[in-house]
Amino acid sequence: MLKAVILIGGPQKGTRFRPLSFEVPKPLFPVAGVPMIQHHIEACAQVPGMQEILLIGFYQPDEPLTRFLEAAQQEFNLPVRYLQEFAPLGTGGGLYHFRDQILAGGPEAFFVLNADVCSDFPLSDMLAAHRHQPHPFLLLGTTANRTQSLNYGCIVENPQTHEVLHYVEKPSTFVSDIINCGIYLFSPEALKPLRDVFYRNQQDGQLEDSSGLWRGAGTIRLEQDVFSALAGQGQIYVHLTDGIWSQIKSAGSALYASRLYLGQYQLTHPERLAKHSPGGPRIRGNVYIHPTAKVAPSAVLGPNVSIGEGVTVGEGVRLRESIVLHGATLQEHTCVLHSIVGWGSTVGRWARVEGTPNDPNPNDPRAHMDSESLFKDGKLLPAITILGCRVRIPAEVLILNSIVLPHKELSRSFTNQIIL
Ligand SMILES: Nc1nc2c(ncn2[C@@H]2O[C@H](COP(=O)(O)OP(=O)(O)O[C@H]3O[C@H](CO)[C@@H](O)[C@H](O)[C@@H]3O)[C@@H](O)[C@H]2O)c(=O)[nH]1
Repeated sequence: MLKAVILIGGPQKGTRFRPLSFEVPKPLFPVAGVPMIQHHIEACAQVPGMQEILLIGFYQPDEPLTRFLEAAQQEFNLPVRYLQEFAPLGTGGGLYHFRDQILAGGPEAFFVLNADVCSDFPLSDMLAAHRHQPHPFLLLGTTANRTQSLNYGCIVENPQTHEVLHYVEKPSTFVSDIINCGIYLFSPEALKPLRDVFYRNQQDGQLEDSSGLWRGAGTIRLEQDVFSALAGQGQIYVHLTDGIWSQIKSAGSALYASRLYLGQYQLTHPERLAKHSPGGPRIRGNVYIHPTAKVAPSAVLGPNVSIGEGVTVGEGVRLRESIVLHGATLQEHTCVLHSIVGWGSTVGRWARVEGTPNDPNPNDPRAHMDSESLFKDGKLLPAITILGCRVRIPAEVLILNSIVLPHKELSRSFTNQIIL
């Protein structure tokens, strides 16, 4: 019997996701038409023997989260429960705190998944590797280029046995081009080293971490306190993948992840991809349209477009590389490129909403999304355009490389600005 834990963090996390995380917790943000963590749940539910999925985080359980849990339980016919940490306990503290719930029923092993990653989740392959040679910790690893590897946990392996010999979280100089994907398979023994860290923290009292922040004794950093500490002791192994994988830290990376998942749908969910039908809109490449959306037949959509519930797309609209969220309206002949249109927003006719993609370098197979900072030298970097919720864009204007905060009613064009 198997279980899975998804680490969903909490409201203080996901700051790079603003203004979109104001409206919905980041793990529920729709990527390729479904909430970000539904992709995780679907992957877990497909592993034979999966008994229960636990979400661990420090969000107050609100209505969207409760509704999502109920819908997921029904759809996958599996218990999907939320366990709330009393304070942010780090990536390992929640696992230790809720150990009795995780181990209830005696699972053979449990998956641990970071919520903010996009992947094809090769969970069955990881399970097969674990069953072949069980170890307390199995990490999924992929490759990155030398510069970008510094943004991730870096793994030095024994190439013959795949034992993790050395682990450094976000090093300041190059350590290895194998990075931690934030997808793990732990055996029940993995909780023992977490207990040791917990007791050590209790003895030391309040702790200061490398960034000078105080953290409570219940806080456990899986990466530094466990992986770095136990590397080279025959307990941690890495399973390498060359499948799709990306972090989802910002709105720009959500758009990129949406493209990856829409591409995956060709194999996994062809029914979710819109098809060209007589009298329907023109579809180019991979496009998701929610069944309740109204799309005019002369609109041209795609590639990489995702249209949410109740959206209205008018005649002559051109949409590509964009996400349009629940209840938004794109009036006739608008053009929306490389953008996210927030919940209930309206774009006036003949308006153009456009952003600049910052996709990984297509000539470097090991490149990932850059963990973008919004500014450089005090200037807003060109990036995708984001309209927060209930924004109104008038007719015949241009909104380029800008971020518009919720509830703004604009009266003219804007370029390279954050509109507060
Ligand atoms: N429950 C809970 N979850 C948390 C907490 N803090 C973070 N998380 C969740 O844990 C995951 C990792 O979050 P971060 O702490 O922001 O780490 P990171 O910068 O994303 O780096 C991690 O992921 C990379 C892969 O995406 C790894 O390369 C890296 O080594 C590390 O594991 C996210 O899903 C986040 O929601 C917490 O206190 N409690």
